[in-house]
Amino acid sequence: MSQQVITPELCAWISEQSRAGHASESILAAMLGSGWDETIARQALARTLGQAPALTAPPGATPGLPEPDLSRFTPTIDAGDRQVKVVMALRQPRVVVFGDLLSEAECDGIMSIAGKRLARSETVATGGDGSEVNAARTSDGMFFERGETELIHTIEARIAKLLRWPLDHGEGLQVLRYRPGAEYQPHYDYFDPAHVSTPNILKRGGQRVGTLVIYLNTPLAGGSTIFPDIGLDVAPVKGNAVFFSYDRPHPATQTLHGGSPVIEGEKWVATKWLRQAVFN
Ligand SMILES: O=C(O)CCC(=O)C(=O)O
Ligand SMILES: [Fe+2]
Repeated sequence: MSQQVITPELCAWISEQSRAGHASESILAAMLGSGWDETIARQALARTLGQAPALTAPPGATPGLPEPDLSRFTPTIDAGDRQVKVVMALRQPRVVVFGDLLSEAECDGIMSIAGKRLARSETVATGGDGSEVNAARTSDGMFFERGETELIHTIEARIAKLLRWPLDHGEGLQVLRYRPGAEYQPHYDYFDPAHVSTPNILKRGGQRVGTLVIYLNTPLAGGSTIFPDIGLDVAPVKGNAVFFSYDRPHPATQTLHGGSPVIEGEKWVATKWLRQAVFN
């Protein structure tokens, strides 16, 4: 089959459809119906409309978003085996800072196992499938399998209860270690709908809809988690965590965030990403 290319004519047609009031999902459906490759079609849509088609639900998707129960704004939330403190909550975008999610011993336990397996962090490759080392992320990282050890399972079950999101919708915990000068430049955690590798990634559990970054230690200076769109800095404090959710893979969610450079000491975090459906 001949290579499909995004022509100015195609972009003009997409703009016209959009102006006529068709939602990007139905423009996408029309393109697929006339033989466009889905990856190319999504790229053309993202490029033309500057926005992603709304989140589509994969088979078995859980409706809604992960969300702690803040209905009574109690000072702590019962996360099953632990009372987790609520430090602050922002509604739009949804950002919640938790205190004491993990005990000091749990943080130390994760760091000691992860420390033996750290390697320079990779992100999704910009050129194609796979991952690559990225200058925007100068930390070292590793992934745990879900339920890999009893400690990991205990923490995952606690997170599932706290955020009211099925345990099997979570990716394996990722641990990152930042040394002085290391940072993670601002980014979105959802998979870019315009990226070639995204359709493949989404086959396993759909999009990411929430992130929980857990601080495993307290750096001496620097290393806050920053949200540039809303001017928020979250202090990394051992055992605390920051949670945020996003209902669309789109910058309008205002969930741009990053790890600011560590100035003194090290910074260790464990990140749990939550998907729409079962992640296996
Ligand atoms: O280190 C941080 O504060 C942020 C980490 C992060 O953005 C991620 O793991 O996706
Ligand atoms: Fe992130």
